Amino acid sequence: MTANLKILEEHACFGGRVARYEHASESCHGPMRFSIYLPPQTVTGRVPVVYFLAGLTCTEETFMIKAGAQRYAAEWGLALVAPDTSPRRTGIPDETRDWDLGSGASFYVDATEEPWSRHYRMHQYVAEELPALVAASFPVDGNCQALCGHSMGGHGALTIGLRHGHRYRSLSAFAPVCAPSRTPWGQKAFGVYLGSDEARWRDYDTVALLKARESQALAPMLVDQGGGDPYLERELKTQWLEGLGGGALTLRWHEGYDHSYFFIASFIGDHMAFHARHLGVT
Ligand SMILES: N[C@@H](CCC(=O)N[C@@H](CSC=O)C(=O)NCC(=O)O)C(=O)O
Repeated sequence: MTANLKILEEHACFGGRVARYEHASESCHGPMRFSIYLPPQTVTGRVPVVYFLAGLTCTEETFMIKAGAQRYAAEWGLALVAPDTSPRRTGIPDETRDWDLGSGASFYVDATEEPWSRHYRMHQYVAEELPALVAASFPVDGNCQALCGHSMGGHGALTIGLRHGHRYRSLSAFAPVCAPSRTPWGQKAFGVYLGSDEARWRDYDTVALLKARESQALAPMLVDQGGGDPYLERELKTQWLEGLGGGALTLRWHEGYDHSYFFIASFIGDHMAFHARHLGVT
C-alpha cells in the first residue's frame, strides 16, 4: 500500500516529522490528501493515533498549521492524521460553487445521490480506507485509535465514532454540528448527498444516534463549546447534547470563545491528554 503514497511536503516538528501525502482513494474514486504527524517515539515502535476531521472550507493542512497539536502529540507519543474535508476536482458541475456544499464540505457522509455518489464517500474513507492505509504505511497502531474534529468535522468525528465504536477508544469534538438533520448547513448537504428521505439522515446525526444508543456502552467523549460562537444557535445546537451519552459524554462550555482555531488551540492540549489517557499512554 505504501507505493500508493506520493509525498507532497515534509518538515521536522517537535522531534518528529509532519508530512503531507496524496494517494489514489478507492472509496472516493480519485486522489485524496492527508497530513500526518509522527512523534519522536515512532523511532522505537508503533504509537497510538488520533484522527482529526476539520470543518467547512478547510483542507488537510488547516489543523496541522493552526491547532498547535504537535507539541502535545510529541509529549504523549501520539500520531496525528488529518484528511482533507472532501474529494476535490471530481468533475462534478458546480462542485466549488458553494462554500458549504461540495469541495471542502463533504459532511463526512457516503453520498447516495447523483452526481455525488461516486466520489463523496467520506464516511467509508475516514472509517475504513484511511486507517488501513495509515496502519500499513506508518509506525502507528491501528488497534489504538481515537477520533477528534471541529464543527462539520466534529459532527464527522462523533457520528463515525458512534457508528464504529469498536474502532475508537475515545472521541472528541470542538463546536460540533450536533443535529445536522435539523439545522440549515446539514439539511442543505443531506438533501443533496442523501436525498429527500429524512429517515436516512439520522445515521449522520449525533443527537439522533445518541438517543438511539441510550442503553449501549459508548466510547468516552469530550466536547468543548465556546459560548461566544456565532454558529451555536443556528447551526451547532451543542446545547442539545446536554443529558445525552449516559455518562460517557463530558460537555464543557467556555465563555467568550468563538468558532475559530484560536478556540481549538486553547483547548487542544486537553483533548490530547484525554485521548492519551484512553489510548493507554499515560
Ligand atoms: N464562510 C466562511 C466561514 C467558514 C468557516 O468558518 N469555517 C470553519 C469551520 S465551520 C464548520 O464546519 C473553519 O474551520 N474555518 C477555517 C479557519 O481557519 O478558521 C468562509 O468561507 O471563510
